[in-house]
Parts: sequence; C-alpha cells; structure tokens
Amino acid sequence: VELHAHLNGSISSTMKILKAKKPGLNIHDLMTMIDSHIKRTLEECFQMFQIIYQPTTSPEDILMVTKDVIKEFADDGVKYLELRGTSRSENATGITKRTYVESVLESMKQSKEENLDVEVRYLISIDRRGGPLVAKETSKFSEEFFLSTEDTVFGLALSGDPTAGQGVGGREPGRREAVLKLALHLPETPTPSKETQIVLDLLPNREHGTFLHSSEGDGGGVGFLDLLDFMRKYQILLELCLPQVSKVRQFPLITSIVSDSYSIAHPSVNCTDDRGVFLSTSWQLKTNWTQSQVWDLSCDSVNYIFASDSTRSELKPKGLEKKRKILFF
Ligand SMILES: CNc1ncnc2c1ncn2[C@@H]1O[C@H](COP(=O)(O)O)[C@@H](O)[C@H]1O
Repeated sequence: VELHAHLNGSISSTMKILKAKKPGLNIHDLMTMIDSHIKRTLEECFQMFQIIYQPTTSPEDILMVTKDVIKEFADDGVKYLELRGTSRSENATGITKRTYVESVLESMKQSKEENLDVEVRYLISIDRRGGPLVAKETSKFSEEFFLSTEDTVFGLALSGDPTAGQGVGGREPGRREAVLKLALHLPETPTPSKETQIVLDLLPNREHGTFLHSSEGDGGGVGFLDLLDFMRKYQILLELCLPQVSKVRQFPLITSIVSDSYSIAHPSVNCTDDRGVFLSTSWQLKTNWTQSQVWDLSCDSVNYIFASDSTRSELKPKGLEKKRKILFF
C-alpha cells in the first residue's frame, strides 16, 4: 500500500525515454535523481523538480509517465496506490490544468483496462509556490473532479518548497467533514512556521512529518509539543517518507525519525515519496526491514486509505490484519 507518491517525482525508467525524445533539453541523469551515497539540500531537490517538468509538458507525456509510474508500482507488488500530482498548464503544448488531470485519469483508466493488478486513486496537489489564490482555485477545481469521478479523485495535497510562502486557502478551517480529504507536507523545516499553524487549523487528515523533534517555533507558529498534541488530539495520520529523509542533507537520521514516530505512539504509514528522485528502494536496506515486516506495515496502512470502505475491505487480505510491530526497539 503506497499512500504518498508524487507523480513527477516517481518517474523512474521513463526518464530515459523522455530524454531521448527531447535531446535538445540536454538533461543528464544526475539532474533528475540523487545517486546512492549522495545527499542534496532540500533546495536542490526542488530545483530538480523544475528540471523533471521540462520533458513532461504535453498530454501525451503525462499519459505515458503516469502509466509507467503505475506499472512500476504494480511490478513492485503495490496493490493500492494513492498518487498525488500538481496540475500544470503549459502554453507551449496547450495543456491546461484540467486536461492535465484528465490525462492522468485516462492513464489510470487504461491501466485498469490492461488489467494491472493495482487500485489507483488520485490527490490533486497544491504547490505552495502558487500562493493562496492558486490554492483556492485548485481546491474548487478538485471538488469538481471529486464529484465527476467515482471513488477516484479524493482530495488535496499541500506540497512544494516549504520556504516558498503560504500556499493555503480554499477550505474553511476545521472542516474535517469537507468533501475533499487533505494531506499536508509538514513540517519540513526544523522550526515550525506560521504556515504550520494556519494549515493545521484546516484539520488535515494526514500529515507528512520530517522534523518531529524540533523544539521551538518561530514565535508566530506552533512548537514541537503543540504540534504533537494537535496531531494526537485530532488523530492526524503521520506519513513517514524515509527515502527522502535518507537523501536530503538537512533532514534528521532515519533512526531518529522512526524512533520519534514510535516514541509518540501515533499512527503512521511508511511511504516512498519520490521514487524516481530518491531511488527509493534503498531505504529498506538502510532499515534492515524484512519482507514480512514491510507486509505488516502495509496491512496496517490499509486502515488509512482515502478510498471507500468497500475498497478497504476488498484490500484487507483475510487474517492478515496484523498489528504493527515495534521494529527497532
Ligand atoms: C521532498 N519532499 C517534498 N516536499 C514537498 N513537496 C514535494 C516533495 N517532493 C515532491 N514534492 C512536490 O511534488 C512535485 C513533483 O510532483 P508533481 O508535479 O506534483 O507530480 C514537486 O514539484 C513538489 O511540488
């Protein structure tokens, strides 16, 4: 079960095809992925996404990369995938935010018709760089997709460079019952910012956590203990993206983030994040998890999917609803 995967960050082998199709862009391997033993700053990671966007500009490109990403997850044994993606418009190819999402949905449909053994759902991402206006528009537009697609587009993910301002808006504070589910990227900076409090007030359903053990706020935001209390009080699921933690220079050690998540005894799921950029398979090696431990965690993740209860019960393999084990301590 994969609950946190960015579409463009998950482009893996297809990047070679894209580069060959568009040699004029002159994109080399290390410009779109972080090789083993190398760490990058978070800023460098966000620069990489801008490079990855260059060869994925037409509806055909989006169709191809989405199908390939879905296939690669299916080949890895993923049975339920929640992809998230920013809808981009490109003047040069005429793709609009709407046709972008339609291309993604078409790929999902084609993958199903080709009998790939994976259920795929989609969250529309808000990139913080767009600011509150774009966030509001995206939220409205996502609601339309939610209503017109059945059990397919579920919600919003707030993503992008955490230093790029406040990309929030479009959902009233505290509306858990809102039609769209909400997944946040928080906190990716050592000290929670003002944005942290604003977006927490929206009552997200899930939150991606990196700096769980920060000790102070910036004066206007929340501090570490407030953040944990808040997550506990509202039962906000923690999405742990260990591949990212292992490749970004400023991020805490994997063991520290995992120990934090276990020590707060809070529900969490483990996710790949950007398998193309972070070459995500390596995190399993670093944690020494066995296949059966990964299986147990996956069974637990089924409890937190955004899809309908009927999808959840179809996914739960009989007799395998194991309680998660303490893997490290
Ligand atoms: C490293 N941790 C992260 N933190 C925050 N946002 C991230 C991210 N990794 C990826 N993204 C977001 O996902 C986009 C790429 O996929 P899509 O164009 O949406 O399919 C990035 O541009 C960024 O906005």
